[in-house]
Parts: sequence; C-alpha cells; structure tokens
Amino acid sequence: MNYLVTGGAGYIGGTVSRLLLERGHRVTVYDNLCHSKKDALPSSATFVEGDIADADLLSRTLRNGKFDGVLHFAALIEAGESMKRPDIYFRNNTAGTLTLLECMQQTGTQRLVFSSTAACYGEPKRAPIEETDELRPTNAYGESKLLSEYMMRWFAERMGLRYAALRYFNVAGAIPGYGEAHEPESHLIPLILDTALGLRDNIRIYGEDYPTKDGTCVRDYVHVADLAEAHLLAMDSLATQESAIYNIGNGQGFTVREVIDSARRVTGREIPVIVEARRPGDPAVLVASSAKIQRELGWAPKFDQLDAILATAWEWHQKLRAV
Ligand SMILES: NC(=O)c1ccc[n+]([C@@H]2O[C@H](COP(=O)([O-])OP(=O)(O)OC[C@H]3O[C@@H](n4cnc5c(N)ncnc54)[C@H](O)[C@@H]3O)[C@@H](O)[C@H]2O)c1
Ligand SMILES: O=c1ccn([C@@H]2O[C@H](COP(=O)(O)OP(=O)(O)O[C@H]3O[C@H](CO)[C@H](O)[C@H](O)[C@H]3O)[C@@H](O)[C@H]2O)c(=O)[nH]1
Repeated sequence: MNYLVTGGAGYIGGTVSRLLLERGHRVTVYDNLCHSKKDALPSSATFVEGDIADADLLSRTLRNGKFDGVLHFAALIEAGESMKRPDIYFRNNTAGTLTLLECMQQTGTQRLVFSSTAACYGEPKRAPIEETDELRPTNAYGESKLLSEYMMRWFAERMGLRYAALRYFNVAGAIPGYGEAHEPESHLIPLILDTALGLRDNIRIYGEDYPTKDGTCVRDYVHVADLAEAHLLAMDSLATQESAIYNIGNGQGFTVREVIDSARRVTGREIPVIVEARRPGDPAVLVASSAKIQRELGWAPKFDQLDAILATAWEWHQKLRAV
C-alpha cells in the first residue's frame, strides 16, 4: 500500500514509517521539520517538506500521491507548553487537522489513522481508563486533540471519512537505530537518561503531593514498537471496519519515582533527583485499558516490563549522545 505520513520525521511517525517500509509499503513523509531534522527520515521514504496548514501543497501532495491512507502524527506535543501557549496548540493541532481533513475530502482520500492521546481524558475518575470514560482534558494539548477527534467524527458521519483515533498513553523506548530525540526534550525518560549520562545534574520531579503511592504522578508506558504495530492493525482494519477509537497502553501504572528506580537498575548509574512544584495541567494518574484494541484488532504488545522498555531507550540514548 501507499501511505502519507504527516509528522514522519518525528519520534513516533519515524518509527511507524520504518515499520511500514519494512513491511513493503510505500511511504511519503510530510513534515515541516519544526521539531525534527531531515536526517531522521528513513532513507527509502519520499519526503515533502511542508506544513499541514499549507492546503495547496497538502492537496497537491495527496492528489499526486493517490494514497491508500494517511497516518497523521504532525502536532505540537508538550502538555506543559500548551498551558503557556494554548493558541499555538489550537492553531497547529486542531486547525491543522481540519485543513488535512478538508484536503483528504477534496482529493478523495478516505482512510486516516490519527495520533490521539490519553490527555483527552484529563483527570480520570478511575484506572484503568476505557474509551467510553469521561473526556475532560486538563491541558490545552489534550483539548486540541479531542477537538480533532470530534471533527473526524463529523467527517466520518457526513463526508465519507474512515478513521481510527489511537489514544496513546506514554510512549517510550526505541527500535534498533531509531528512538526518541525531541528537540527540545521535555519527556521524563530521555531526561532521566541524560541525567544517567551526566549531561544533566539531576532529574526534576514535578510534584510529590499527588494522591498516589509515593506522591508522584503515575503513567502507563508503552513501547514505541508495540505502538507502531497498532497503527498497521488500525490502518488495515479500515478496509473492512467502521471508524473507531482505541486506547494504547500497557495497563500498568508507574510513578515518576518508579521510573527513575527502573532507570537506575537498567543503566547502573546514579540518577540524582530534586523535587519541584507540580507542572500545571498534569493529571495524577493515567493508566489505559487496551482491552478494546486487543479484542477487536488482536493487538498484542511484546514489551510489558518497564525495565525492558527502558533498556531499549538506554541503548539508543547512549548512541544518540555519543554523536
Ligand atoms: N510521545 C508521546 O508520548 C505521545 C503520547 C500521545 C500522543 N502523542 C502524539 O503522537 C504524535 C507524534 O509524537 P512524537 O512524540 O513523535 O512527536 P515529535 O515532535 O517527535 O513528532 C511530531 C512531528 O510533527 C512535525 N510537525 C509538527 N507540526 C507540524 C505541522 N504543522 N506541519 C507538518 N509537520 C509538523 C514535527 O516537525 C515533528 O517531526 C503527536 O501527534 C503526539 O501528539 C505522543
Ligand atoms: O522532567 C520531568 C518530566 C516529566 N515529569 C513527570 O513525568 C510524567 C511524564 O511526563 P512526560 O512529559 O514524559 O509525559 P506526559 O505524561 O506529560 O505526556 C505524554 O503522554 C501524554 C499522554 O499520557 C501525552 O499524549 C503527551 O504527548 C506525551 O508527551 C509527568 O507526570 C510529569 O510531571 C517529571 O517529573 N520531570
């Protein structure tokens, strides 16, 4: 098959592009490189440097490419930043997605797999969270994604779109030769690994007064390779099944302190911490039920141990920083 991958120069889009190519599909990456570099692209992908807000270029790319489907990763991704600049999140993520939906509609491109997020749930009432649970984002990033999902529902109901929205929980780990390298980096695991390497003096824990077992936030970490497989399953399902929304996580929650302890075991290094105030917009606990995608699409994650996920991240991270 022939796919357009928006945001395919980034961490997750780049991983999924590599898997698609490995499985014999054709991939065109469409990315404005605002948070990535061209050298992160898989060598056998076609590359179009462009913004999803550029309707002319996007329509032309879709028309020329005659794609079987679109995988849409392009977005600003930092919940913390979105609390300082909600405007750019709605412009880039929500308005950008509307432009993509319009261009897909105009060019007769019907299938879409969308990177949604656990941040759509906000502060959940229970763990694990199911897809039908209440949606009340506590940060503008989550709201920008939830609004995108709502638009997709209407495009599906009234305009022929078929979509799968995958609500990822916390994505981590690396495949051989490719992993997380956000620029700037704000995510917990790469920052911990930089601390293990001595590139940072310490890791800051954002808040130790949450209602959790050690007071730090609980998250559900899913390996990027398992997440990538979910995209292929979701895209395939759109050939025969209706649009759907799926959570993607491991169903286990780890506190920030537990993640740091895991990194100490895996790296064998000292990782000094300092405790700071809460980061605005962070929910206390986010843990997924992924029963729906396991049941309906047969998704079977291979990495269910945090240490194993961190070991792949550590292997990649040492090479990344050695360059
Ligand atoms: N990393 C996580 O834990 C996580 C969790 C849930 C959801 N997500 C979602 O997954 C997707 C990918 O995240 P990632 O971690 O790979 O981030 P990333 O920053 O590595 O990748 C995003 C890519 O999108 C590109 N981009 C941003 N705005 C664009 C625009 N207007 N036009 C074209 N390209 C644009 C960036 O240059 C970058 O290459 C995002 O949609 C994010 O919201 C990530
Ligand atoms: O230096 C840091 C960085 C993070 N944290 C904490 O570690 C946890 C994880 O934080 P990340 O920034 O790594 O990830 P988030 O949970 O904020 O968000 C990630 O997962 C979400 C879904 O759960 C979103 O989709 C989002 O795109 C993605 O970045 C949070 O409790 C955060 O407060 C720290 O204590 N110190």
